Amino acid sequence: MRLTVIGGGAWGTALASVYARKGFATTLYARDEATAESVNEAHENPRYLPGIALPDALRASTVLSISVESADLILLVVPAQTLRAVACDIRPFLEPGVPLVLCAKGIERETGLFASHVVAQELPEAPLAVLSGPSFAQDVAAGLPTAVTLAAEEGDLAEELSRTLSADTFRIYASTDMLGVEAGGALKNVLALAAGAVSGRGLGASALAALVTRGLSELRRLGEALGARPETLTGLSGLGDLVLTCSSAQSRNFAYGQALGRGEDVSGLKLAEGVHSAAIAARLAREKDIEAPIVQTVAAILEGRLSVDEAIGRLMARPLKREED
Ligand SMILES: NC(=O)C1=CN([C@@H]2O[C@H](COP(=O)(O)OP(=O)(O)OC[C@H]3O[C@@H](n4cnc5c(N)ncnc54)[C@H](O)[C@@H]3O)[C@@H](O)[C@H]2O)C=CC1
Ligand SMILES: O=C(CO)COP(=O)(O)O
Repeated sequence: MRLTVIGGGAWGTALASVYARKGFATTLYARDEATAESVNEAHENPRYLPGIALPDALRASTVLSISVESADLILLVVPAQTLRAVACDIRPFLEPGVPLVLCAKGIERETGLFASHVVAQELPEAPLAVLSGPSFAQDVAAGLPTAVTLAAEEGDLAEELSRTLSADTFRIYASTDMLGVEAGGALKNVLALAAGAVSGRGLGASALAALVTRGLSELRRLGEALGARPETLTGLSGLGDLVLTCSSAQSRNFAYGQALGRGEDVSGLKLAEGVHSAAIAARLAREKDIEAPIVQTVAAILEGRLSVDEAIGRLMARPLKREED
């Protein structure tokens, strides 16, 4: 198996190291020379995965054409807002029938589309799958046990890729609910910003538990309205990832929310996909007439329309209602 990972950041490097360890001929395509050189010579990626020793067998390249042409299977691991551009970049080099596994968690701002729809527009012939679930890059790269979901429209492809991409400490469950898997991954990032803000503002563990639980209600309502299956939203890529990212400052979204809650400067923080997805998630909820007060509140805070304290006041003052609504 010749596998190429496009994207030399934290998640791309972690996944590439799993497959180099599994014995696949793995190429990590990184845009910058410094990352590629460091992976090839020092077997580390100090900018994105500090302190993790990468397998000697992992090779990095800055040549997109060769990285794509030589692959039997490609993982696209770049931020959601750059996915369309990357899909266009690889188009001239992609061999027919080579599956693409999409690993970004977000919604394209301009279109409101999830990753699989964005890439299908640019590469309509390519077999597509999405991979998502509770999995911090540091944990996966360190070989800690992790379980995630891989979805493809065709059940056979989902099962075949899940078998191929599972490893000793990286267990993959197959699904055919692509949209459900993508919706969970994108929405949990927005909710993790809110959870981080609750933590950063010092509101206590009870408030955090309430936020996560009501956040799950929103994730289910909005996810189902978008076409996701309910069981997917309470699976690894929905509830599972919500629990992970709402409970640890290892999550960049949670850490970003904490900074907001503490009133700290957020410029210069690491990639927090929820920041880019919040406004479009809020718009999708309004368009579908779905009540999503936490998502709407996060969007308002990020746009500077609401302070964290005002947001808490408003959420607590909402009319009382039945829990199942
Ligand atoms: N870090 C994690 O623990 C996990 C991240 N993800 C998702 O994976 C996606 C990527 O996240 P990370 O790798 O953590 O982000 P990162 O910020 O660590 O790295 C992003 C990488 O993408 C590269 N990149 C950006 N634009 C590019 C382009 N046009 N062409 C080629 N490369 C480009 C950057 O150079 C960088 O190496 C996000 O959507 C994230 O939500 C999913 C699961 C776990
Ligand atoms: O998606 C993730 C874990 O499943 C990573 O979360 P962050 O992007 O918030 O770090």
